[in-house]
Amino acid sequence: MITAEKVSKRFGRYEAVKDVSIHVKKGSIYGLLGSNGAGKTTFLKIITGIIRPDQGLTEIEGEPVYERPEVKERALFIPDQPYFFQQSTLMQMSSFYKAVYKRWDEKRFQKLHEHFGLDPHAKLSRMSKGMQRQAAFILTLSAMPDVLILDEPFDGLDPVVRQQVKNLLIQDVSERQMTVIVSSHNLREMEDFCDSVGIMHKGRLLFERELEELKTDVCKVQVAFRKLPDSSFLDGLNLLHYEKRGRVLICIVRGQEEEIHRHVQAFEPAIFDILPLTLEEIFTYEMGSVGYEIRNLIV
Ligand SMILES: Nc1ncnc2c1ncn2[C@@H]1O[C@H](COP(=O)(O)OP(=O)(O)OP(=O)(O)O)[C@@H](O)[C@H]1O
Repeated sequence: MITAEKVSKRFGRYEAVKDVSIHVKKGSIYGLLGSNGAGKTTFLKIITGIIRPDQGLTEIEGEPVYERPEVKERALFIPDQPYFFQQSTLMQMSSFYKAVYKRWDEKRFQKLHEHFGLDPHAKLSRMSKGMQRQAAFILTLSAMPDVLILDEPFDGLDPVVRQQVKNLLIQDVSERQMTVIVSSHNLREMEDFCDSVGIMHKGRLLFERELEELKTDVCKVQVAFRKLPDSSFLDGLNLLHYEKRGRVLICIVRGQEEEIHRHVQAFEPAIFDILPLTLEEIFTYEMGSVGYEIRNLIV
């Protein structure tokens, strides 16, 4: 279980994280989504105890993290640019990890670097971006963490390695109840990978929900009428977005399907359909509702 309660962090006068609370169940994968500069990286660094928040509390399995090496040992962070000691090889980094992380699994390390085909004696600095990221995963997963915090983890990995890394993570989540928080802009990927998501914008958490619940809570209503109804039709819906294409109204609506169905049927539509939304659509419409939307840019 990972919790953050009303966490805030300023850099000078700029408030990068404002009053953010999250709750992540043990043995689950939580996707932290959001706009550029939303504060995701800053928040992840607070969760892992790298940065001290100005206000609020964070806990991993009931224990505070900041300046607590015994908790940090069980909670590892892979930043968006993995860090290795200068001139080091994977083998040298593994000696460091072995010394620091008590649960280090040498057999796993051997298996993983052989599987990914990385030369353990080659300098990490001379490896490609994707290979360095693979090295970071090999080291981190061999340390057998209870909690894994990942910032844009799959960037630069080819599709095959990407799937292999995701499978390894899912295996650790299901077999040893590892808890994962992952930030990403790839919503298609997050949709299949996460159990729950939180969306951040301008330092604030807009909401957090289980993905299944989220998908049943917002839907797309496509409806056409012989004669357009009066304003009470739209007023009676909890609208996130609405557009008219010819005679068809497309409404993105928050609410329970049964209620929406009842409301629309009362206006005797000629055609009527309720469709589920993709995570990308949910993200776009939720962000639109706080004024962050796609506008045509002419330069
Ligand atoms: N060390 C720092 N000093 C000053 N400002 C910082 C620092 N770190 C982050 N910021 C600012 O805090 C804000 C949030 O940055 P952060 O990197 O947390 O966002 P993000 O959501 O991870 O963004 P992206 O999706 O673009 O990677 C940005 O405006 C950034 O400029």
